[in-house]
Amino acid sequence: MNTLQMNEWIGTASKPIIIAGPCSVETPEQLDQTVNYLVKEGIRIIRGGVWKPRTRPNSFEGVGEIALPWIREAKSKYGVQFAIEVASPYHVEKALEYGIDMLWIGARSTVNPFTVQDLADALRGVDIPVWVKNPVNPDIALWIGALERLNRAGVKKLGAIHRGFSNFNDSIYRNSPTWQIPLEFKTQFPEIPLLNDPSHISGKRDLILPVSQMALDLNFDGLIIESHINPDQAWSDSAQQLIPADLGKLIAQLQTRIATVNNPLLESQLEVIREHIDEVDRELLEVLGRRMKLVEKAGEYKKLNNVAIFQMERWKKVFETRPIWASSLQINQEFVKELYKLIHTESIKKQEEIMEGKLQESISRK
Ligand SMILES: O=C(O)C(=O)C[C@]1(C(=O)O)C=C[C@@H](O)C=C1
Repeated sequence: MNTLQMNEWIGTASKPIIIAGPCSVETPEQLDQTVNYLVKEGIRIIRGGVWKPRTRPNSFEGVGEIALPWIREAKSKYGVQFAIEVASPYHVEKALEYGIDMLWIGARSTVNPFTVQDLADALRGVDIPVWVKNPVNPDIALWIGALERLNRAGVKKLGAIHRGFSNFNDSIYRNSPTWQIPLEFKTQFPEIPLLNDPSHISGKRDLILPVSQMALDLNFDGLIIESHINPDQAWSDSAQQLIPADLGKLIAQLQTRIATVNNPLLESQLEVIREHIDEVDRELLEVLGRRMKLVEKAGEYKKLNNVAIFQMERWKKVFETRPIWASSLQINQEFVKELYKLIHTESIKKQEEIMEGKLQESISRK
């Protein structure tokens, strides 16, 4: 993608970039006070929802464009930049009319290529930074596709926001972070600034610090955090907003890490550890290969005796015992469960190939 470097449009290369502000702009007083206190905490880019895409129809859907003059007022009074969400060409038109500095495209818009294309068309020829939140579902291609549509329309000041992925309330998070997706994004597009949105991932105040720290440990470029002068009275997302003073405390607690090792001594120490990791990975794969050979043997036995591939009782036993074995080795049980789900899927695939005779054919051809 043909994009500009972060320092060329954010005005700073120092990380982490922090964008903070209320979930929704509610009243001129709420906005003024929130911005006033956020500025005291060193925040220079404010976020605030004007139009809110809500899941259920009876929720508060944002005050709408009447908030735009209040924002313009706060911008000139406090000298801050302001970011809002846009979900239609009309929102874009209004945001530009009122001198909004940055836009973001929400998760529920990113998911729809028609909406993203409408927004990209509305932004053609306009020089404004645009942040794209990940889609609600864990589909990295949709996320990339949205950025590409904007980039093709000429938007060069582009960034991405990781706000987590919808789940069926079976997680401690409001939206599951599924960190491998933003990491894959960063690997593919290292030049595009990537922010983390710990507020929407957490859904509650006490998780915001650990999620933010995790993002910084994974080398995210910054954070976008919800902050409200009186969260308990907030018109939306009350449980996940912090008062500006608490946001300041949270920022002070965050540990920033250096992206790469540039001290030769540390570099060589890390290199020794990495060589050991290489060795261990080789052993790990050899053991995995041995397991696969045994699974193939079991598959041949099943084929010969016309036995079903999926053996529920055995699988249950494997799935229950391995995490217990793992915990005595100080390995996380949830990780081992996920690992065994993958291993079992691969076993089934291998045995299916054997049943269909593919493996035999390819072996006899050799
Ligand atoms: O025990 C078997 O029947 C196997 O083929 C091995 C294995 C496994 O990978 O552990 C694979 C498939 C079955 O559903 C259960 C277990």
